[in-house]
Amino acid sequence: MSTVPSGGNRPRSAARSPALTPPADAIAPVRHPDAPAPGELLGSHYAHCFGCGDEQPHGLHLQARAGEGVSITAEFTVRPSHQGAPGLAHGGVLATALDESLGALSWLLRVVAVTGKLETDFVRPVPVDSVLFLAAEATAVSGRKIFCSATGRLGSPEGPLALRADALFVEVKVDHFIDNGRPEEIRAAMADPDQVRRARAFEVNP
Ligand SMILES: CCCCCCCCCC(=O)SCCNC(=O)CCNC(=O)[C@H](O)C(C)(C)COP(=O)(O)OP(=O)(O)OC[C@H]1O[C@@H](n2cnc3c(N)ncnc32)[C@H](O)[C@@H]1OP(=O)(O)O
Repeated sequence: MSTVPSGGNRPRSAARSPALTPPADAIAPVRHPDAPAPGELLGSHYAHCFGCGDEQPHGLHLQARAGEGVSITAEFTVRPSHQGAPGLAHGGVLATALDESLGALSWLLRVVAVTGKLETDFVRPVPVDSVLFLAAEATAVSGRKIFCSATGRLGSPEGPLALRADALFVEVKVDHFIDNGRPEEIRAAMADPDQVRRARAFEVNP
């Protein structure tokens, strides 16, 4: 059963881009045997990540928990520093929260993947100080492509639907970051044995 609650007045599949619809030969996502147990906090994949990093003073500090199957939940409190219009969250910040939640599915699949496409519906305004309850789920896998969806609800996991997203993540090798990142941050990350171990462990996905 899907753990990402549906919402809104129209079927999501009717509106999303064709690239976000899995091909007919896509397979169901498989939860890795070593995935964290349902309810377990997933931690941050990188301490300086804007979405989840503990050491990122400007970040969202999103904390995700493993759900059943290949799903996660996360909570995000909207702060005054996240405003776009007076008293309301900025859409780009909300898209970041969705992106990070979807990215956290990597912990359950144990693959390294980056966002290729992210499509977001902003269904209702999100006031400052509200707590967004995010839920994300991988829905299909086709080769390196991971299809996934997320929702954000206001105030509780059953609260009014505020956000909805469909995304395509693409599996990459750790070299993606080494080849494309800035040398300073790459050097610092490579000097952290935990970071290297985590990334390499994800790369080998039996
Ligand atoms: C350690 C864990 C780290 C987790 C980080 C999580 C942080 C939160 C998530 C993020 O924000 S990640 C940062 C934002 N994303 C990026 O910076 C990615 C930038 N884009 C790229 O690096 C490349 O475009 C990408 C790796 C996504 C794909 O390039 P590749 O050369 O590896 O693959 P290719 O272009 O052949 O695409 C593979 C498949 O995906 C499809 N694809 C890729 N991008 C697409 C797109 N945008 N729309 C539709 N389809 C897309 C592509 O058509 C193809 O489909 P087929 O296999 O069916 O031919």
